[in-house]
Amino acid sequence: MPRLAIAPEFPVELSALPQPARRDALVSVRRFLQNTAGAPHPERVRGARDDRVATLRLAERHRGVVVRQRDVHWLLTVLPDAEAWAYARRYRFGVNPVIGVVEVWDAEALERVETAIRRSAASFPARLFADTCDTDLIELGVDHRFLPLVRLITDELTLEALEPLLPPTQYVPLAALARGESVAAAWRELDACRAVDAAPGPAVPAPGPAGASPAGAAAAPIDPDDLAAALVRSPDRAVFTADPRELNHVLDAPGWCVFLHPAQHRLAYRESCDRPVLVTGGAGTGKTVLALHRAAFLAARGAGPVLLVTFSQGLSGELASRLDLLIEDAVVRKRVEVGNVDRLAHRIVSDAEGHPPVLVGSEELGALWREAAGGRSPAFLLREWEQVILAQNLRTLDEYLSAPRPGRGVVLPADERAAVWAAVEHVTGRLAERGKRTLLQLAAEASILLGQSTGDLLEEAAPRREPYRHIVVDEAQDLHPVQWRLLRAAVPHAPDDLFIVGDPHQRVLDTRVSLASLGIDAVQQRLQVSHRLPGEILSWGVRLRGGGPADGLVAGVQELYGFRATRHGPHPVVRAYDSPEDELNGLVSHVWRWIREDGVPPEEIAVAARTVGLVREARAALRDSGVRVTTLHGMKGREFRRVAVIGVADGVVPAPDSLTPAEEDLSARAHDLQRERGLLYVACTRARELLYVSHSGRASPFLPI
Ligand SMILES: Nc1ncnc2c1ncn2[C@@H]1O[C@H](COP(=O)(O)OP(=O)(O)OP(=O)(O)O)[C@@H](O)[C@H]1O
Repeated sequence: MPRLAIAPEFPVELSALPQPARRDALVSVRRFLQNTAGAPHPERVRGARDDRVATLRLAERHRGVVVRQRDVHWLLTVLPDAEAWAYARRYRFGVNPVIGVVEVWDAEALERVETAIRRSAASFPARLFADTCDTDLIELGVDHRFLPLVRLITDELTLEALEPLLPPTQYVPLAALARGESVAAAWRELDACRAVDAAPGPAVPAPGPAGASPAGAAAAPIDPDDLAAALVRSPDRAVFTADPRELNHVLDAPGWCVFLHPAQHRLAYRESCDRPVLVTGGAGTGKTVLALHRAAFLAARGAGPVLLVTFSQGLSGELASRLDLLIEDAVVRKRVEVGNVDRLAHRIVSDAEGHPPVLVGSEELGALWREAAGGRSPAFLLREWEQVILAQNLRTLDEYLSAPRPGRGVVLPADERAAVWAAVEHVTGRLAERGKRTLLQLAAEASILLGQSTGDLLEEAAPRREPYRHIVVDEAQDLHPVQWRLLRAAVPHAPDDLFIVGDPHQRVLDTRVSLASLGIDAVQQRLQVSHRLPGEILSWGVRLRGGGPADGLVAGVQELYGFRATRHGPHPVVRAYDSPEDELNGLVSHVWRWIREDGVPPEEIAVAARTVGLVREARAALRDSGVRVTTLHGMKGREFRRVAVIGVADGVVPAPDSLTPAEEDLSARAHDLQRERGLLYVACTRARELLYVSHSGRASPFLPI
């Protein structure tokens, strides 16, 4: 029986085939897998650069391309005959000698550019890698057949031009050296391309149905001729399928369910982590996909219930549907509850009190703060309550008098603090009389109900009434300290208790908190490559986000340095209009052009604006179009092919009434500005393909020039 591994391109090419070729090809692949009558035979390709390459006749005038070694067949693609033969001749395949993953070389194109590189080397004496000896290059895994060409490269631009022709594991260390980094730093970049840890360790099951395990693969010495072992170490390039059911899953499920990028795989399928894990990464670096896989892995292990939490009810609905796609086994799926923290708090309090708690509305709460303000700003009092008093769980005036007030710019002397405390007591007292609570109060009560107050956080608590064995958190940057306390209380201190993903640069709420300060001593990891954004949107977005690094989640600040894309696309379009009417007309004509002329499905288009008024107008103007029109907040965690962000004008973004007046608290105002900038950045980084930004009048000060 052949062992069949499928490359990520194969399902995509198969689904693009016209019928009946698609159906026939599927039947042929099944027959091949099961070695039954009528199964296609591998046919050698004359002129192939790699003699392990063959084609399989899968349908009338269509062939699959495979790389064979003994019983292993790696099915790369399916194409019309002539294209399949051309493909088979074009590439050669290898194994990285240092980290043991498969490498695909565009050998034909490399042969073609070699002449140009030689010619340029003859006229320019400089050599990009003159300072690096052969031994170092070989230790960085540079292929010995490629080495002579590397020696001829004169500058960074030539290396960049070679990137699409090289396996990433060859390009990445060379690019690091070219940037002036040390050999050790270049080696670390190569090491980051491993899908499993280098240290010998327990078996790490692979995602997808086959569960082909790279157990010990990383620890074993690398055999550069062992293609099968290399495929097992390359979960982004190949997934083994053992039977037709598994084959169907690989062919039908979306790519992210089956093929994980090395960094995602390493983190999602690590057997066990003694400490909580925090993974940060820029927009589109695959954090949500990672969170889904980790939740699925923990559920499959079956040590106890898993909670997968995210920011909002809407996002948790989407996560739940994606988890349904990822976990096929209904019993395993049932072990994961998907929700948000507010719902968890609501349920815990509801269960304890025997009836659902009553929440206070924002208008009623606003009126209470105005009543209590006594000449102070109600917004200031609310922020002091949420960001200082509730955040630190201060329960008495004495505790408040001696508490630090991080992030608050105005010094409050003792008599002022006493006055603030009196106002807080007034509001909380009135709420208690009316039997009403805010969501944060609910979360605070739920964590107390779970039997753990904040003071215990650093202590090793015996498992008691905590409802979950594992908690996986997505969009972690916007959780409030009170919500973190609830999550901490909902899972016992044990290996694999908390797995957290987030991006401090995408924070849209005022919840600047480091996990360490909450007693969550997390191991930090980073994802660097955006799988959503083309380079043009990414670099524009990074300039927009600008304004310095972001703090929160991790102690200190996080830079966007190292955040990169793997593909190119059009530059973001920024349009200035003379009037709001013109701007709306411009939006309407763009969106209809995308739908009618470019054939983009409306559900793959989103329009976003800062104010509810603008959203309403855009919705009316685009009614019957089927595109999503929402606020900047509503874009969080989502993704579309094309995104239009409108009303990005001075006086609208940042929204003036969401900024603390400078005379009230300068530091709070600076944070408000960063939050508003983050909000625009989030909306602009939802576009996979094209970003359109417009304004009428003067542009928002956040827009890069
Ligand atoms: N292993 C994978 N295979 C295929 N596609 C992937 C993979 N990982 C991520 N993607 C795709 O990349 C895009 C971004 O992934 P994801 O939404 O997980 O990123 P994110 O870091 O959570 O983004 P953000 O923080 O901006 O919300 C999505 O289209 C996702 O399907």
